[in-house]
Amino acid sequence: MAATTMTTTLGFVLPTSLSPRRGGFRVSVIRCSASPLTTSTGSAASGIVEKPWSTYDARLVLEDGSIWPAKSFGAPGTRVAELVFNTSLTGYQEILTDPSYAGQFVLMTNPQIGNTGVNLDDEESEQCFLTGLVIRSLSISTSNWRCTKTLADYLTERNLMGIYDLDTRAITRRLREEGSLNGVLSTEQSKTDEELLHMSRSWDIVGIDLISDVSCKSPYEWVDKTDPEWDFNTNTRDGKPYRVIAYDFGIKHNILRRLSSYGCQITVVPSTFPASEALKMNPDGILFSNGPGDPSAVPYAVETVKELLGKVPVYGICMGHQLLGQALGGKTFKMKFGHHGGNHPVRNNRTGQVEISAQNHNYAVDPTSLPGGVEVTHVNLNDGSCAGLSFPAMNVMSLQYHPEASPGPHDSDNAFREFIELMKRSKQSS
Ligand SMILES: NC(=O)CC[C@H](N)C(=O)O
Repeated sequence: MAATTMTTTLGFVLPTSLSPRRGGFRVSVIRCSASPLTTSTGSAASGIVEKPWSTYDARLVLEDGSIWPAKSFGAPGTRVAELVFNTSLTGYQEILTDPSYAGQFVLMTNPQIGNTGVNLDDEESEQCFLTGLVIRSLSISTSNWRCTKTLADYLTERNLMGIYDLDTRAITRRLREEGSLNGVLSTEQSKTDEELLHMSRSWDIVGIDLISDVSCKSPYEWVDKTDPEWDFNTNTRDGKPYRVIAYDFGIKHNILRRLSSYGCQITVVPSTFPASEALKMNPDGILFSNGPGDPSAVPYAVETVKELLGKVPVYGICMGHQLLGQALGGKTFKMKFGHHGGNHPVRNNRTGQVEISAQNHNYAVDPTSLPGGVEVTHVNLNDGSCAGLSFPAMNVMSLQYHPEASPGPHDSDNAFREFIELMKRSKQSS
């Protein structure tokens, strides 16, 4: 592989009268630029040569006043969102189609993205709900036996913004220091830096119900299993079908595929589906899915969860876990920059085992706010935050992270078996 060199220069400084939304200090608008990647061999055959003729035609403006010139490879326009960084090395298509990213720009720390293009099998939902993709370098050569189109064509067709050739490493360090930042991504040259900065500071993801936009509109049955060729854990199924209702707060398809592979008959229902209607369907268990945004912005969902507690075994994943935490009487809070990546170590407190997990969340349950009897079953070993709960008296289990992770890791897949066992025990005792 050709050696690459990159230099970062801090350019000119524009004074501004605007103050940052938080922190109470004043900052200047700082134009940050990364020089284009240059390669020592410069051969197109190496697959990593930047297009030297591309010009900087986009800007990412962050609420802290920094401005990052970039090159656009998706849809044109101007959009505002919260910027988060994701440290996964693979799975960019699953990230693009994970509805939990609604309202966010995702910056990939892996410096080269797009190498395997996109394919029809790796979608986590039928749409891309995130607001934009931010990457260091776009692979100009796409190679994979399943690839049906390039990442750039995919983003453009889906009217999704994507930018590259900015210093993603410097931005990630900034996010780690400042916490998640709101920003505006724009290809519109007519808009001034100050206008975009003002836009980024006038918007906030906190308190917005993002679930209504991503949830299904009416109930449907789900039958697809994980493709047997890809299934990695087939020896723990007992073959009995369990009827599961899955509340769609922005559900990832792989949660449904894993439930189906474990023998569940699944009805997916919208986020506003009444608890009384769900109970009339006489399910063996209920799943509360992942979903975007602030769990405190959807009190109707917490009420639904409360109405179902104790009546049927329930399993919460990510947003579902946070809603369960609130329904049990606990509180959730916003983390500094959250967890977004494929290698988060989690300790299972019951077994002492460490699982490597995929995570994607900005909020967490405060374990000190939970009532007696609720057990913290899993802990994130990077920061000690609550990663799983159980309340045996009400047949409740939940995880803050993603046991269904695809492309992986698969260490936590057994959580689906535990849900089956919870339903089985509850059925036997009734
Ligand atoms: N993946 C999810 O369900 C995310 C949950 C919630 N939106 C958060 O950011 O914490």
